[in-house]
Amino acid sequence: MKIGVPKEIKNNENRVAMTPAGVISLKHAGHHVFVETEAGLGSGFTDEQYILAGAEIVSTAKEAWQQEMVMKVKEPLSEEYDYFYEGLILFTYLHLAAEPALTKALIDKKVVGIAYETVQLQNGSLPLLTPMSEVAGRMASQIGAQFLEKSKGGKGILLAGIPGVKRGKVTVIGGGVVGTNAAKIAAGLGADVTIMDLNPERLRQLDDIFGSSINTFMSNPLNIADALSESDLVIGAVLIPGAKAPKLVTEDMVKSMKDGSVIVDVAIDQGGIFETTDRITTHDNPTYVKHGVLHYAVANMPGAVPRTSTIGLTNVTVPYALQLANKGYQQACLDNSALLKGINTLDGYVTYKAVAESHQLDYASAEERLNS
Ligand SMILES: NC(=O)C1=CN([C@@H]2O[C@H](COP(=O)(O)OP(=O)(O)OC[C@H]3O[C@@H](n4cnc5c(N)ncnc54)[C@H](O)[C@@H]3O)[C@@H](O)[C@H]2O)C=CC1
Ligand SMILES: CC(=O)C(=O)O
Repeated sequence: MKIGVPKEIKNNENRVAMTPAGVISLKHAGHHVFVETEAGLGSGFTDEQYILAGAEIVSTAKEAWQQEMVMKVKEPLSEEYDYFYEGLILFTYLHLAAEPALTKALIDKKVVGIAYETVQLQNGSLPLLTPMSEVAGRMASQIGAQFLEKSKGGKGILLAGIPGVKRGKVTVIGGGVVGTNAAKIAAGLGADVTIMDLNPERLRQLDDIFGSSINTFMSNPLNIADALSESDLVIGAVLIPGAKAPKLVTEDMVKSMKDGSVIVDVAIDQGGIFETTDRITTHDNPTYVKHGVLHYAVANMPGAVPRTSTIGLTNVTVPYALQLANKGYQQACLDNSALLKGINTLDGYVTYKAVAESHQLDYASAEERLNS
């Protein structure tokens, strides 16, 4: 199969969908990889390294997009929609529940859209989201701590406190991969950490992991409201796979926070869990202030640490790319139920229920379409 790897064009997105090591794996299996020139530079991979690995360097995005399968990191931006063509296999993060225009473009052009974030194993885990959630979770506490500094617009507190001065309070809503990693770093920084989840079993696991170094609470409107009014930093880390994020934090709850407090809404890529995170921010201009509270809502947080993130991402995506390339997407998805769940658009239909529901579009089963 011919596989294209375009350069990412989102603001400050320095990740790339394939490393030279990934190229070697695909070449070994008899495939051809076309990498747009300088696509890897932001992650520290030169064109020469790709050539040595066996890739062909192409000078334009158009040439990278002309291949049978295109691998990317972020969802295509509107200026990339013109590259879509019928039957193209697009393997990348898509976040379609929060992207109506992209959903329409993929359907209109009959693209086979396979979303990293909905590839799901039988135990419910999301293997192609996990490493980036680990990165974003760890970054969330680090970023929150920075924006609490006075010079950054925050209230001027140190999360760790000092002897004789109280510690900062961090509330993490959602105790999955992002939430656990955020809690780990916040607790490591010495903050007073509370984590909330809807799933009691998950709360038990978190209690086993962290012991008395964090507080666990059931996620409900009352507990969220109580925690918000006392928190210095609140991190949004909820996910309902494929669906738009639920707005769990109301505008009134945000108003109850003290001026200079900080919100980091990691779940913004699925629409965000705060009523006040009504826009996506960028690494260039990452925050805005609403009701005196700093809001950070960057949808590609791992793009800020591209070397770590690119290697972490491609460690998990390349084995799936090999299955798609070796067997063709139809057989690969029929043979592997995790990959089948990744298909969000096929033959002009939305094939992921939560996405169809988000946009009131007709749903078609990917399995039925593949077998028809
Ligand atoms: N902004 C960015 O750059 C990045 C964003 N993300 C996003 O972060 C979000 C979280 O991802 P993961 O932690 O990997 O998901 P996950 O599936 O590991 O965890 C989500 C957790 O939310 C919990 N949950 C569901 N409904 C809830 C509710 N009403 N209240 C409290 N908890 C609830 C679930 O029980 C689960 O434990 C996703 O939207 C993901 O796409 C991930 C990486 C980077
Ligand atoms: C998960 C995601 O959207 C990201 O890593 O940018």
